[in-house]
Amino acid sequence: MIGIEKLKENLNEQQLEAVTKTEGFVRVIAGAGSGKTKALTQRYAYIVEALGINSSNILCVTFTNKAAQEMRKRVKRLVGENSDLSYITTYHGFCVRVLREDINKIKCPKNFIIMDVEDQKTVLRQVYNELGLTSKVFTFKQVLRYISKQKTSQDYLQYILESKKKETDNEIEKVFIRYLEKQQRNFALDFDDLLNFVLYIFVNNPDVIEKWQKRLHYIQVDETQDSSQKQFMLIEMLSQFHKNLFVVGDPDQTIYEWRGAKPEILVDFDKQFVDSKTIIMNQNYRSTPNILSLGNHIIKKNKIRVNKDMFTKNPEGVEVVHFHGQNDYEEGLWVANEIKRLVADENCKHLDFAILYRANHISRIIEQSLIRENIPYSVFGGIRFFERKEIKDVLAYLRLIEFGDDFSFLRVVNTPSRGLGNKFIENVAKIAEKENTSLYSALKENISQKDLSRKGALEFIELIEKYKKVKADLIISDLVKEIMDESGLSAYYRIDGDTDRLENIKELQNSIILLETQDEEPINLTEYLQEIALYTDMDVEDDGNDRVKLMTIHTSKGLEFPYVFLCGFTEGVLPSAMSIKERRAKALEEERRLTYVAITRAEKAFYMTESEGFNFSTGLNKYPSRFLFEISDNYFVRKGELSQEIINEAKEQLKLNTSRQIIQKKFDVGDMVNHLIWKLGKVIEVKEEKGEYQVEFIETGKTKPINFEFRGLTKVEKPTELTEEEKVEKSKSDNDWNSFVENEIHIKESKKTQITEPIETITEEKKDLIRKRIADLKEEKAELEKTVLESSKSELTTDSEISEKGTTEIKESEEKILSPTAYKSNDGNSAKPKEKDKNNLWSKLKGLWS
Ligand SMILES: Nc1ncnc2c1ncn2[C@@H]1O[C@H](COP(=O)(O)OP(=O)(O)OP(=O)(O)O)[C@@H](O)[C@H]1O
Repeated sequence: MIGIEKLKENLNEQQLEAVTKTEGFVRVIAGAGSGKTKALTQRYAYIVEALGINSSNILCVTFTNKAAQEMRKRVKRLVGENSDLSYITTYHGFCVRVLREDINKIKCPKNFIIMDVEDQKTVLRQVYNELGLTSKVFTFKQVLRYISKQKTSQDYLQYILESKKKETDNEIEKVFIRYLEKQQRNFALDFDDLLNFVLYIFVNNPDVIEKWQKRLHYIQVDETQDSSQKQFMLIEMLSQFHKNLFVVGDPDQTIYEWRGAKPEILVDFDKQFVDSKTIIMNQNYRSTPNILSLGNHIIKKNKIRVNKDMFTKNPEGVEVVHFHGQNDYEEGLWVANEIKRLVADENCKHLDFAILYRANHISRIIEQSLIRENIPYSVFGGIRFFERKEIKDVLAYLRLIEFGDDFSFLRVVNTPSRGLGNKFIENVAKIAEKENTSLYSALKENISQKDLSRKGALEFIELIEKYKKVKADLIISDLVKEIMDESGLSAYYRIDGDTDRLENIKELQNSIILLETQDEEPINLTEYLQEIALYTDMDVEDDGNDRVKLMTIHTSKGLEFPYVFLCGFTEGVLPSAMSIKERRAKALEEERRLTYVAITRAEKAFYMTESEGFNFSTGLNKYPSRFLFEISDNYFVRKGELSQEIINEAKEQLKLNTSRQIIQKKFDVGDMVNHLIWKLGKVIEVKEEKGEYQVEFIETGKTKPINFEFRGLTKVEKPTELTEEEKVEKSKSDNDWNSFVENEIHIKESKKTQITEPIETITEEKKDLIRKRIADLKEEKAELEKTVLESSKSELTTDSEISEKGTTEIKESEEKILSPTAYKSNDGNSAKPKEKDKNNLWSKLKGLWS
């Protein structure tokens, strides 16, 4: 326990006000490193110590479990061991507490199960089996997103709580209904349910909400900018009795808008609670002025924000550094050398360093450099690149083909599943022992034996034997691609639609291609595997916890480190091309906030690094992030040579991308449109924010999101009454144009009488007309070719984007981008139109000439 005066010590004026203003509605808008966590913790202790309130009457909501643990630890130091700190928790944690106590109000048992994502996937596996579905129709990720979307409304609760039945023809809806049935049968709640159930109980049981309102005298919310509408609704309900609500946050650090965070809640708090008090904390205690000015400078470019400039009284410190490498190897090496230099010269420890990146796969190049330079590191909140399951699986196939070893055999013989379970492996092992041979040889030599000659085993042997024979004729990157496809590994990873896994595999392929193209000599598979084995070796020197920490920017939220490297500061990575494509201007601001979060983690020094090169997955050259060009030169020093040519190209590329982004909508809801591939459709929704239409296609019956900029979408005007002359003209032109504007459906649906004239025999006059039309069409053809090229190129914006799409599309995209022919022409324009699209297009166009 600590004295009250002690709790007020070392606080600045605003912090002190935040700590001691315990009554009423209070909002603290506090910038990075301004002591939010400190204020929140001390305030909690102050309520306990100075006001004598029992901790079981204080709810303190944090954004993550990690933050809750950290806060409990700090509060414990202030108020002693004996307090009940279980109400320092996350939204979900609090909901579980309510449900344990009150779920019986909705006639559900108290021993309900909480499903995490893996459990959800297990349920989906069962549902897929029952419905005979495959991942070709929907990936798990797509279904999980759909389920979550359905659960934004509470309508679904009646299917769980009242066992209401529902019939539907819609496939994804069928999956959803079965999923709900299984939830009900097992009393299992997913994370969305936790909050929905609590809200439902509160709304329908005034006695229950009243009990909770009276119990929670004080409520504190951390990271309020990342709360969702529903989460805040819960808090608002709870605070209505005692009216002591303290919210703290920084709108500039909102990085979960893509997941439903509503920073407006914090921004408009004073409007919602008119008697509320606002405290602004803008003194930063963490960083040097150089680092802080860079953060201030970059975040100012955001339009949607509360204007506040952070200041610090900390000493000047060193300059911020930007390093530009000629390739990613150089980037990784420079980072490793800089760490070594600082450890030697400045007497730092490895744990003083954090290496941050926007996307997980960026860790590969950094990890390789750290391992080569013998620098201990750990991947915080993640797994080292070469220890990730998907990477180990791919490498195990290669190793089995090359070495035939038992480890690799055991890893892949039933991955993906071939129905070869433990019993089968035991049988193989017995034979291997008896014959003193490897597991693979034992299986191969005895495949005709009754208990071994399974279909899956035969196919597996056939596959490995095939590649043992042809491996010498293939470069490793092709071998990886073919093995992944034929073994079913590609499909296996696509089922879950796990973006990270697919990105990691592509990163591995990319790194192999880079090796191959650098040397222009095929690499020997044995040598490659031996080299890679060095990176997978677990026996790195163990220095206890003195390790460099690698993590994503999202994971770094709320943490601080003396030295921070932001690596992979490349356009398309940060800002993420996928996010921008999905959420446009909003995403760009969120990406800028991510950059701000990364910068403001640093205490003494901040580095931004990126490198040139060609990304074989996206088919595009790598350029520095657009954010780097937003920073004036006086905010950093540059190391490494960044040529004017690269700067110009990067800016040119950016202009091109930006002009694409600001394309305005051309169609409105209700417009009939014709799509290059899916033909006639109706615009049922216009999503301005995302720059896309939702178009329901008549032939396929499916609804697809189509980008504003897609040029293969044309409006089909509603036919008007025509004069006799016009009818003749129209009939001629329709005849020419029939294969493109197939508007029969539209005509059928509207005025069937309009085109009644039979098509006449071709006169000279008509031939002239057709010739003219053909001339027009040639122009159109060139235009369409360009469209297909551009649309397939725009699909290549990022690796991860590909995994966001439907399985078939993913497969096509992967084949396209990873096929040797696609990357051989190393010119940045190597993306080719999909064969299927091309054929469709050609047949349409050819039809017009015949
Ligand atoms: N009044 C103060 N005097 C000295 N140091 C302080 C003071 N307030 C905060 N600090 C220190 O500043 C650093 C940042 O504080 P804290 O982590 O609480 O900030 P934060 O606002 O939660 O940061 P962020 O939102 O960026 O994660 C910590 O090292 C903390 O100990």
